[in-house]
Amino acid sequence: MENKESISASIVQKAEIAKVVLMPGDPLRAKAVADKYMSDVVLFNDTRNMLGFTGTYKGKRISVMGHGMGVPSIGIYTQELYSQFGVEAIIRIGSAGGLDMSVNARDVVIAEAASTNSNYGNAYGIPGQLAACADFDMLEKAVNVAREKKVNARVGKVYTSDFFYYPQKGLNEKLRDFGHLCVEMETAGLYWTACANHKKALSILSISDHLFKPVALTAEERQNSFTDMMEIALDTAVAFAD
Ligand SMILES: O=P(O)(O)O[C@H]1O[C@H](CO)[C@@H](O)[C@H]1O
Ligand SMILES: O=c1cc[nH]c(=O)[nH]1
Repeated sequence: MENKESISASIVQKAEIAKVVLMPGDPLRAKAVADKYMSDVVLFNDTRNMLGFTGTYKGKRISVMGHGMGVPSIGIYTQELYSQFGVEAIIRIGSAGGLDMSVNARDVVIAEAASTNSNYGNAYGIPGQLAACADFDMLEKAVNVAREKKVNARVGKVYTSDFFYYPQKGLNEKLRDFGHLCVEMETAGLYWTACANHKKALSILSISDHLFKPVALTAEERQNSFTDMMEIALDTAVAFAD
């Protein structure tokens, strides 16, 4: 793969990046995780305000960094982390809109696979579709952590959309009918990039709204109240950290 680091590096490393990185879309949520859960925190990136921090959690060095919105954005950051900064495992900690009627706001969804309308994975040249799947070891660990914490996390497939505002009617009904638990905008890109780099990835999502139910969380609640998701992700990360 072409290395464009010298002309367009999106991550300028100012401190150590850990082997395991947690990634929310919003860089301020990355700061909130570092502030709330980590000690000995150092800022390793602020290029484009895409804040990245490394700190200590339960005795292990773990990083947390924003990835922006959409597959192209998470594709840039995760490709650089895996291929240029020695990162072995990435856990997306994101928000998602509920589709399945059994899913409610603030529920946790662990994404075992992602369907998508993104064309990004076709660039890898696999005839047909490259499957966008979670790393099984990380998935199993996260499920066990959720059970230990008595969090009723749902495990299933999600839909990664290139659109937040999809311009045609009927897509959400069809996605729900085909068993997708929720919709978000990056998981397929993360899983493809991990696959292409022979690395690990998992996406853990917190339901911020529902496409078929009248619920919505404020931006402040989104940033501060996804405690279950963050703690499942952190305790999963510990198992894969040095
Ligand atoms: O909360 P984050 O992690 O950004 O995730 C969701 O929120 C954004 C849309 O509002 C998209 O990035 C979507 O995937
Ligand atoms: O991508 C997203 C995130 C939250 N809610 C949605 O409907 N879509």
